[in-house]
Amino acid sequence: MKALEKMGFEEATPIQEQTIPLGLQGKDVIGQAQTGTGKTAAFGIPMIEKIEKSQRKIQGLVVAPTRELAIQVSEEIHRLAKFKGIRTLPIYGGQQMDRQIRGLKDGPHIVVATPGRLLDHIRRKSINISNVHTAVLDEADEMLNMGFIEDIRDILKAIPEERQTLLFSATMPKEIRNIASTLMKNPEEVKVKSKEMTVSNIEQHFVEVHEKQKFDALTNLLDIHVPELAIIFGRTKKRVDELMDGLQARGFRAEGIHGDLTQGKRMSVLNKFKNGRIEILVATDVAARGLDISGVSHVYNFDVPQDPESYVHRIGRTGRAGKTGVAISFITPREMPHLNLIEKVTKSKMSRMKAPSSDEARRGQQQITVEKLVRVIEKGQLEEYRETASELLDEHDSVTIVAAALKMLTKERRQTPVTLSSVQPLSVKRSKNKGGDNRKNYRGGGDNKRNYNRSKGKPQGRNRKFQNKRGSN
Ligand SMILES: Nc1ncnc2c1ncn2[C@@H]1O[C@H](COP(=O)(O)OP(=O)(O)OP(=O)(O)O)[C@@H](O)[C@H]1O
Ligand SMILES: [Mg+2]
Repeated sequence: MKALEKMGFEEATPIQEQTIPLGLQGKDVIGQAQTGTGKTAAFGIPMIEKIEKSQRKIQGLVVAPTRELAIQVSEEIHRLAKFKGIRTLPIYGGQQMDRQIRGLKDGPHIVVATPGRLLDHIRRKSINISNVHTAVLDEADEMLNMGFIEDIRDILKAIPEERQTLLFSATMPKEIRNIASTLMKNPEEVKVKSKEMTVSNIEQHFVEVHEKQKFDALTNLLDIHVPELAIIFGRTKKRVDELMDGLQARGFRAEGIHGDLTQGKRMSVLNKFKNGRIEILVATDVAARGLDISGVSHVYNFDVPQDPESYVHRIGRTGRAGKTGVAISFITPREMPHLNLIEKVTKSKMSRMKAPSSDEARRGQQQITVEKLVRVIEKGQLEEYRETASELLDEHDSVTIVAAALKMLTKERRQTPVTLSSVQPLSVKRSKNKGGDNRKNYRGGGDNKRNYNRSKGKPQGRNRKFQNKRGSN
């Protein structure tokens, strides 16, 4: 309770309310609830409650699909368990093996791991998970999908059968749910009731735009929206690199993250984004699941996601814990059927948005400056500027002066020409095998420290759940 108070949680979210009691009773649970609704604590709290602190053995194991997510979940559990003296260790690829082995020798109670590296440790016998009584698959549908399923089976074989197994995700396609039940004992299925698969506090739009016009449309939108933090999803690593270069050429503070980067690079990019030193993160689907970064006000699907589940997770990087967010998906005319499929599966509607012209972007941008100026006017306290102002008016007409002030206050728009390599539109057929950042790369390189507002020691407002830093963005 002390930890929860410190974290600024005032009441349980619905998934927490419904699954924590089951978790405490030792039941197997499949928990499905929308993105950003606190699934981590929903499995973390019962797991922590069941740990025998005096036993220096790994008793709880969480498996997550990406390194960044493993680190984040480990940190959240650490915060939840802070006053209990329970030790948590993240284990993931790209980090030195001997460092992890030392960490394991320290006797953690809970390990949060990515599957590949965990299997390495199991095979080398540098980890002992034979005392695990609680196993969690976070992003369970992803973990039980083609790329990971065999690894998961091998991992679960190393854990006693009388374990409790908890599966959580915002999405759970039927075929995956069927696989899931073969790994569990009479699982209770908890699905937080909601009409849509996505959260209602995310405004969802689509822009129909030809491939060649996408980049200009993107920078025009960015100039109008001025996101606090934005994530832009591209289909492939190459695409992400090109987008990053293009955005930088147009004066945006943007960097990219994907599976081909070194662990150190992935870590530093994500940290910069969390600290606000860059305003735009360009990413493959490696950043689509689970990441909880406060301040992400906008998500742009520069390329349409491969499947409806990916859409749900991508846009779920905004609009978390009761905040609002905006998601915009670019769809080329030939990809329109794909949009229909996403809408059908997620049961949500995207409203059509026109790609702004450069002129509209310019005016939109100026409008933002005008709003800033008006706020200063309303605030008053301009006495000490009045004399200089009237002197200025003796020499220039008022419109010229205001125009100059607006120019000074408005970010310069760079129109540097940018051409991206051409790509094929996404075919409409629903393919099981995701292209782009393939699953193997999910394990490739990366490390990160989460940087929460909360960790800076300020629970935001009365109830964090309904706090919205940006107002209505
Ligand atoms: N009861 C609560 N009250 C307020 N904030 C909460 C509560 N529970 C969790 N949170 C916060 O909400 C945010 C989202 O939680 P979390 O990352 O667990 O969501 P999730 O359901 O796992 O989302 P995703 O499907 O994207 O993985 C986190 O910052 C978390 O600390
Ligand atoms: Mg999660």
